[in-house]
Amino acid sequence: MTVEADGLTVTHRKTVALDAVDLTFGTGVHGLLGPNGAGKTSLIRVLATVAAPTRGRVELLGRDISEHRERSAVRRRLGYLPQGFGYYPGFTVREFVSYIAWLKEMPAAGVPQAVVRAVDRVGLMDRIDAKIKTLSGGMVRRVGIAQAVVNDPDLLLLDEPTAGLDPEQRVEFRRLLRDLGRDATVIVSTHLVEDVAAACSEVTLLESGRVAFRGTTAELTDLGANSPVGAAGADPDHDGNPIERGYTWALRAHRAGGRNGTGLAGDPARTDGAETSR
Ligand SMILES: Nc1ncnc2c1ncn2[C@@H]1O[C@H](COP(=O)(O)OP(=O)(O)OP(=O)(O)O)[C@@H](O)[C@H]1O
Repeated sequence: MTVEADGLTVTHRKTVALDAVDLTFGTGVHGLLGPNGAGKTSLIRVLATVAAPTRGRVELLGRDISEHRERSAVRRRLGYLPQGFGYYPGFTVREFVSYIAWLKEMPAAGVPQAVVRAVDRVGLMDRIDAKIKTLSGGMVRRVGIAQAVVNDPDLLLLDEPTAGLDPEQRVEFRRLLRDLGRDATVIVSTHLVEDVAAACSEVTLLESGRVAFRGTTAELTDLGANSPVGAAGADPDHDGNPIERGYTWALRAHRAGGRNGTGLAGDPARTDGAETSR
């Protein structure tokens, strides 16, 4: 497994952002979902090695990241797009992505070609020599994705990557994710359930620092199709598609007390006898 977290706890002063979660992630595209404050960014920051766990053990690419030397080795194989992505506005796209490649200690000879490939992958070749400050918000986000993938990372962490992308770019981006997920472990935090449906094979749903659901995208969709919130007329307020209903149902079940990782078994809220797929 690329990521193995045991008992991972992250606290910010008195707030428990992650509460002793056990998680593993392997090759493929994983969607990280959850309401505001669920702990998604806290998890991604630990996996990106920019924040230390308060408790628990995390191994990335087979290395224990509590060790400085191991962390440095992992960073060379990481790609990370933070939620608040910082850049130098006076740099051109090419200069900035090259700079990140240098920070990742990529062999210098391969950098120019790797930069062009990364910029091409996000559809920004026509602006490669433009200063970043002259780009639109969505284009800057694409520069963020390009810098994250420039080293062909084994572990790619993207915190709300589609925020600000137009619909056409979102479609392109999902294609890129599926492509990257063939060889790498890609973890994408998003509020857009449709991004997960289109690009992710696995879903982890967090709620208040705990895991409310883990499974395949198809399983979350089935959950929505077969759940009470999915039944015709059962919930007139909910007009979402099956995966959105699966999201809602998994959260409700988890809040009602099901904390076994699926949020379903033994759920005291389920008194209606409705069938679910699990
Ligand atoms: N630097 C901080 N100081 C204090 N509390 C924090 C800090 N960062 C996060 N938190 C708290 O930790 C919890 C988890 O936050 P986190 O940002 O990980 O959630 P999230 O799922 O990414 O949320 P969102 O979807 O809103 O981005 C929240 O209660 C948040 O208020």
